[in-house]
Amino acid sequence: MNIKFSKMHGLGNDFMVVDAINQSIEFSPGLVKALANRHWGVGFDQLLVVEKPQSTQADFRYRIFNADGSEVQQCGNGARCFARFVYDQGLTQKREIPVETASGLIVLYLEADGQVRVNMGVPRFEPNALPFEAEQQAPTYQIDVDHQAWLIGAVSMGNPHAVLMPFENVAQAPVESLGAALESHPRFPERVNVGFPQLIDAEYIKLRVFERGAGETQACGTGACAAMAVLRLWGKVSEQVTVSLPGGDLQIRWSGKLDEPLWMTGPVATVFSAELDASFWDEGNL
Ligand SMILES: N[C@H](CCC[C@H](N)C(=O)O)C(=O)O
Repeated sequence: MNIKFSKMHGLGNDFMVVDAINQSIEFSPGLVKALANRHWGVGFDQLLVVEKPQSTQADFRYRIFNADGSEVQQCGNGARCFARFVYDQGLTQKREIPVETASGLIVLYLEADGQVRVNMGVPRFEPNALPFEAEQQAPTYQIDVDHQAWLIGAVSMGNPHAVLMPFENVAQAPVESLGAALESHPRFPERVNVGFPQLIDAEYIKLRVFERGAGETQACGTGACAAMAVLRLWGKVSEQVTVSLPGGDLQIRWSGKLDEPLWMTGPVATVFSAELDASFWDEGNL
């Protein structure tokens, strides 16, 4: 089985992107993990798959698999790469592209300057929007890790995010240890992405993200959206925020109204396109 793909990234959050409309490929969790491996495979944070839509409102179905093989509901940096990919591959001539995801419809806009703007939908704070045992109303919760109490904001961007109270210096935050502990904390039965913000001012934050199923990444699009939304509800940021991640900056805009969508704008890059013979990875080798 051969797989044609493009290797892409959004601020260093990297992806293998596959047209599964013109190729028929079954991605088992084992195959995804093998392909994601940075020593024995292609290497990526997430696999993005382009499929035909199931509904009439969308032009494509957008599926996302983490490096650990888990399929998830949303990926913001991936959404920007998805738009670039379907346009560059000639799968669409449109520059406004509605796509369906496991968490609903989002609309991707290819901008004249090469950036991609995404209507990420409405951030959702109500406890039933999150796979999270919440003891009181959103959006601030205390979670204990190794007898230390941490305050988080919990929000769904289609995928679940826990955003910690801002750190004085995020470069010294315990991203690896606390990120891993919260990612698989029993309060999150479907695990969670963990954001570590630092407030510079009301229009500018720094952010590191320990991603569910991938660990700390160079950037996390939904993580940037989640951090801005929680900090906005906490009254710490304005309507338009630059989120500076290790891989670069994203522009996030949200009114703070719980019935209005949040917008993310940022760059995309295609590194190379290739074709691989995946027969090596038949189930026997996985
Ligand atoms: N790790 C995430 C999916 C990828 C999100 C991230 N790469 C982004 O840009 O939003 C999850 O398990 O929900």
